[in-house]
Amino acid sequence: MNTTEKVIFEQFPYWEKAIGLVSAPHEAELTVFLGCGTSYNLALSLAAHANLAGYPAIAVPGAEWLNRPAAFWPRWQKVHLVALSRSGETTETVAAAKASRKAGVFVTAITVEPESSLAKNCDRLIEAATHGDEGIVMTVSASLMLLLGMQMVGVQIPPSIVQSARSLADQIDAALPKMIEGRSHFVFLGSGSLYGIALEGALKLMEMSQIITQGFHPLEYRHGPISLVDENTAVVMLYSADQKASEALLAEELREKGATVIGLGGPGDLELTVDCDPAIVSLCVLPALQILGERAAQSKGVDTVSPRHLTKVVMLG
Ligand SMILES: N[C@@H]1[C@@H](O)[C@H](O)[C@@H](COP(=O)(O)O)O[C@@H]1O
Repeated sequence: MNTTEKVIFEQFPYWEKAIGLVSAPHEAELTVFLGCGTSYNLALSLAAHANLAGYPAIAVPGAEWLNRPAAFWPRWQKVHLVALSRSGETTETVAAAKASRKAGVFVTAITVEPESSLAKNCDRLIEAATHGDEGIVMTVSASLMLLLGMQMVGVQIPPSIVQSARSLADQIDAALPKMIEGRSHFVFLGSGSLYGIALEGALKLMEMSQIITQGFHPLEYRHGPISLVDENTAVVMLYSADQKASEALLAEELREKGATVIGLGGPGDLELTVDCDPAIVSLCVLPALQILGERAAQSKGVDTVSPRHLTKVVMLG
């Protein structure tokens, strides 16, 4: 078992410690979740969770908020900024947090690194505590930052999610690599709070395996991207409880075009039950997507401990 794989399977005790660590959201007319890479994908999911919980929210990539916040919110100085960053050192994220604070914005940092530049440039720190040796690809830290962000906006996470997420990861693992054998194009589809998670599944698998991936909203996929689907395609459908019928129809259409469909929470060539409240599926499926990325990499003989062209932190200048 390599480090990445070990970290994925050994993440659950850290979840247990983080469940119940709730910090109240800061009062503001808008909450802006910000991050880069995986942290931006988490921001997208968290913004959906926040809106559903009654806190108006958007997600913005670090560089965009740094360079043109007014393009996202005219009264940007009045927002609550939640900056997500495992390392707390990503250039755009740190610079955006600093610039926002200078303009009077209240900044919450969610990070693994309490001594990082981001942690030193925030008004409130929410620490995602893991063992320090995760490697380049972000797995346990991503799960923890999502968990803590969801709790911050009032989503209740019961301890039983640990068993559900672990069992889902084990089930998908048992079905692999047969489900993905010979597939060289992976598509991840999800809506609502699962949209950011679909993008994260796509990013994770791409980072880990150097396979071409796409992440889309399910019905958006029909408007052009579907032209790429053939027998080389594997689709991961992240079903939303309230959209299952239309998503199942799409899954069937993609199967007819040659794709293998892995259904998390609904039909497919592989159909796995996601055993948790629909409000917390985003967190529950994350380890399963991480192990899928690892197995896809292994099927190509790619080592995820040192992925090509990637570094743990991207710093400019
Ligand atoms: N290769 C890493 C990504 O895996 C990560 O998602 C991103 C953001 O990192 P951080 O969360 O530390 O800001 O940085 C790099 O690009």
